[in-house]
Amino acid sequence: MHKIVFILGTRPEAIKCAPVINRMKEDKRFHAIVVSTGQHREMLDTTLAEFGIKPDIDLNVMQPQQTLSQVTHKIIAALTARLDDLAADAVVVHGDTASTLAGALAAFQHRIPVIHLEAGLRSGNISSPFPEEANRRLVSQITDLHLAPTTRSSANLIREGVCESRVKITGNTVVDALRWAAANAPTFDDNALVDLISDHRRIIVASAHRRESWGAPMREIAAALVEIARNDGVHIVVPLHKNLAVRDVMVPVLSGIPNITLVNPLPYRSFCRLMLRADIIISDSSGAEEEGPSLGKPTLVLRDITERPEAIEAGTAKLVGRNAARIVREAATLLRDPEEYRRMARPVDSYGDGNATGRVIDAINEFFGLEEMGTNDIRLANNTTPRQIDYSAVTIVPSSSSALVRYQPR
Ligand SMILES: CC(=O)N[C@H]1[C@@H](OP(=O)(O)OP(=O)(O)OC[C@H]2O[C@@H](n3ccc(=O)[nH]c3=O)[C@H](O)[C@@H]2O)O[C@H](CO)[C@@H](O)[C@@H]1O
Repeated sequence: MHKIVFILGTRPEAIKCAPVINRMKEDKRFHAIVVSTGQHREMLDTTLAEFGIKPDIDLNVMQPQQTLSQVTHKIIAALTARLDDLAADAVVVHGDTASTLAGALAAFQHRIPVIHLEAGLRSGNISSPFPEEANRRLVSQITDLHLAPTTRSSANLIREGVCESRVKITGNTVVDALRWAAANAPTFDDNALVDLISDHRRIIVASAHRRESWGAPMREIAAALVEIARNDGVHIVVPLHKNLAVRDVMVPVLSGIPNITLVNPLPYRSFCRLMLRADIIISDSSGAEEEGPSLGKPTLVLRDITERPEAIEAGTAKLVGRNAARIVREAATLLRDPEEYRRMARPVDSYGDGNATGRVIDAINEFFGLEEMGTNDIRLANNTTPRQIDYSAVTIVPSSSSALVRYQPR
């Protein structure tokens, strides 16, 4: 049995790791252990609980006003105290957060193989998003098995010199989580949202929280929402991130506008229900960049640059930046031009087909099979054993668009 330690700290890491953790818990070949760093304290706990996951270890490193360096240092120190006892066969980290970087580094220093979920995303600018682009690049340097969600993310890694046989294309587990959530979404328990079911207006779900959006850009986004709310027959719902950099701007500007509803962060399944009901999504969240297009919701991405260009190439998401006039213009086009709306309102499989979890498990199992052959060099092992995961079984909705990034049989 392979002991796999998942290290995670934020809401999106919880959402995207949960399907894999839960599948592994049912699989006798694995013993999954969940270590929470507590980076997004409250949102992490409630999200994990929704998936029925209780962390085995809670490092609880967060304190108010900590710097990025302090958080990173504290996670590494806390993990160092635990990793020897855990005797893990591998550590799984996800994405690009401080927990990801610190978890990978601590594992590497303990000579424990690092498995990177959602590997290979690149914006191409080391400073943007900060510090996420640097985090994911640094983690790639010390990763033993790179689980890339798309052909593009796989190609990024190979272009950077990662051995091809260490990279597996799996699809993004967010689509697996999304499908589960959509199928199991409870009715809204927030009174402000109950009426949405019978609300015949067009619903826009809007949110912003990224570091790059703090300050003046956040004021532009808030001003844009006020302007968009002037359109007839529109209702804007804004789940407000807990961060004060968001609330201090959004609450005074958006409160009291009759067709803007501000709500606290929603449980994942309720948020998915809200996205399902939405006509348009306007957000700077990476999750929304993947989930909106997967659900066929036209998505305006409040960023200048992205490491997730697939849906933009497929035409269902648009990078619109954070300038109020531009955001208002793009929203107006979607609200007033039915042809343009229809063009963007197509569900795409750019990020996954909902079966990533199985491929992740297969890839990890294969990784151990090769390790047990007595070599750490997977490339060597692959040369002597032709066994490969059969990705040709992955068929995704055919499309005439050659620009659509899809899984390729390897
Ligand atoms: C600024 C930041 O930290 N960005 C990182 C974060 O992105 P991201 O910007 O997606 O992080 P968020 O905190 O917005 O989490 C997004 C997830 O939360 C869910 N949701 C959102 C609102 C709500 O009320 N309830 C709810 O459950 C969404 O469905 C989505 O799945 O994680 C990504 C990994 O996937 C990273 O690549 C990003 O670099």
